[in-house]
Amino acid sequence: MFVIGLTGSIGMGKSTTAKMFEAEGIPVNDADAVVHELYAAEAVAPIEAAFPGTTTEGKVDRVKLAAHLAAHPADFKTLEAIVHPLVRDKELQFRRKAEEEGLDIILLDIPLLFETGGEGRVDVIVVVSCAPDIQRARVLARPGMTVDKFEMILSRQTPDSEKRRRADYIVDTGEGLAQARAQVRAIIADIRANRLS
Ligand SMILES: CC(C)(COP(=O)(O)OP(=O)(O)OC[C@H]1O[C@@H](n2cnc3c(N)ncnc32)[C@H](O)[C@@H]1O)[C@@H](O)C(=O)NCCC(=O)NCCS
Ligand SMILES: Nc1ncnc2c1ncn2[C@@H]1O[C@H](COP(=O)(O)OP(=O)(O)OP(=O)(O)O)[C@@H](O)[C@H]1O
Repeated sequence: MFVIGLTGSIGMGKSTTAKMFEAEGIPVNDADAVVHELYAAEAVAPIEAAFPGTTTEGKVDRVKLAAHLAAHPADFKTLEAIVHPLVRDKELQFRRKAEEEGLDIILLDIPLLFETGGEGRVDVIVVVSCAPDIQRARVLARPGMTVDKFEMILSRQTPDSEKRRRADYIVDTGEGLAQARAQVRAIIADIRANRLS
């Protein structure tokens, strides 16, 4: 089974690009979506224990958690130590199921692929990218986003320039959806022609 790793910094268009791969018939495991599920399930109890008051009605309140992290950035490490092993378990389950089903290609959407040494878990790396001014405008347009929160998250991510350098393929999302879709199709065609044994 051939494993594509998809990554990209905040607001680069990772989720949108992952959906394009999915539309081409490639099953996707989205780590950010897994975190959302975990925040209404297994992650609730350990997060409440570590950061009291950040969960309500059996769910992690992401606004409260983000506010706590803005005030105590060092706590990111504690949070990541709780969340990342759970995310990894779900990824393993996804891979196992895909193997059992005999799938030939899957895609893992891993926002922190480089930051967590994920290169060894994938066969090729696709980096989703665009110009920094487009990225910033997209992120700051989101409800609840602030310049501080954007910069806090950005500072925890490998810079885009380094991601691009380490990529096997790059999808540029600065030229619109149709252009990005064409790039996705070209990547899949190249993988099928040159990398699948
Ligand atoms: C900080 C939190 C509360 C902010 O929640 P919010 O709903 O506002 O943002 P969301 O989760 O959609 O993330 C926005 C962007 O930040 C990135 N990001 C999230 N956490 C981190 C992190 N620890 N380090 C670097 N980037 C991160 C995401 O990949 C995404 O690109 C939330 O992201 C969180 O709980 N993060 C810890 C879990 C984690 O590390 N997730 C990342 C990949 S598994
Ligand atoms: N190819 C594209 N052309 C135009 N706009 C795009 C393209 N790809 C993504 N966008 C837009 O950019 C914004 C961010 O996209 P998306 O949510 O996919 O990013 P992301 O990298 O997954 O974000 P995050 O990592 O912060 O969750 C969205 O408003 C989306 O519509």
